[in-house]
Amino acid sequence: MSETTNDSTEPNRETTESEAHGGDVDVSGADRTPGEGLVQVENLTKVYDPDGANVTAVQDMDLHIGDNEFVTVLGPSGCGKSTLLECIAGYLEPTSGSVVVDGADVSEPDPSRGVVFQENRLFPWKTIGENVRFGPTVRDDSEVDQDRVEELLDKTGLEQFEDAYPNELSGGMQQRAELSRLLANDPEIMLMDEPFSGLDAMTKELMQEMLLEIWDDENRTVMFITHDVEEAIFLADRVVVMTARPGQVKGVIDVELDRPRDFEVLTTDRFTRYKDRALELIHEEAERAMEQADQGK
Ligand SMILES: Nc1ncnc2c1ncn2[C@@H]1O[C@H](COP(=O)(O)OP(=O)(O)OP(=O)(O)O)[C@@H](O)[C@H]1O
Repeated sequence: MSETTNDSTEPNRETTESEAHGGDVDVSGADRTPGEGLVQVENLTKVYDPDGANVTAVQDMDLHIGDNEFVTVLGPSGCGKSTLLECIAGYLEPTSGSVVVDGADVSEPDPSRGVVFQENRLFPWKTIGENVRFGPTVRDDSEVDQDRVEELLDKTGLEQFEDAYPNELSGGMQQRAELSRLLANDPEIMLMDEPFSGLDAMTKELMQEMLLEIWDDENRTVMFITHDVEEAIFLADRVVVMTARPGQVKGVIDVELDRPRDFEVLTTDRFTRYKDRALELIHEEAERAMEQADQGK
């Protein structure tokens, strides 16, 4: 059975876990005190009921994300990561429980919660510049300053491509354009669902470093979903590891690696200890997820 550690009645859990796994790898289940944080997911359950099939994707999940925090969510296939993200985005209505962002119940999508998926949502018939300007124009007929458009394209390394069309760019460049487009909407929180998983390893590394620079520069809150353990640790302030479906918090790893980070950190002992711990947490759940898939559950 899963080692769910999100019980806030276990005050000594952090010390015990931490000591048991190398001393300085901090694993906690209970994250922030309820009431704190930009995002407050409380007791979230989402059941899909296609043709009476009754699939509980997420069950009684609690998660708080602080302002300007970078949280990554790691979990086996089908454990409910996207469901969680879509409930926070306001695309899905919880079956029970609540999602509160910045003190208000989430009931529908809002530009303050920007979403990036693996497949970008750029309009192929618009130039990159037009794509970046588009959101605020349709939202409230406002215009993004040309200076801001140029700043965003500069931050994402696309300053030469304002007049190019998406199909003239590589996959990595399209995801950078997507990031610029998202930031033009001035979101408070960026919800990212495996945005780099379709990219080759080298491009992915560069994208991760660029995202951290942007996050640092722009002071946004990020929730980033991934299957990739190294990516989860490299980016995060905290890694939330989910159980197999129905998804719950299995454990939370506080990543205390110095920032700014670059890829040299991956070769450090400290990174390896975080990685071992994350793999340990996820391994059992990946097996359970595979059993569920084998049994067609
Ligand atoms: N619209 C839907 N109708 C029925 N079941 C669904 C629906 N969307 C998701 N599910 C099921 O809910 C469970 C969780 O799906 P979800 O996509 O949230 O998981 P995930 O962790 O993001 O998966 P992956 O890692 O494969 O992207 C899965 O079993 C999935 O098949």
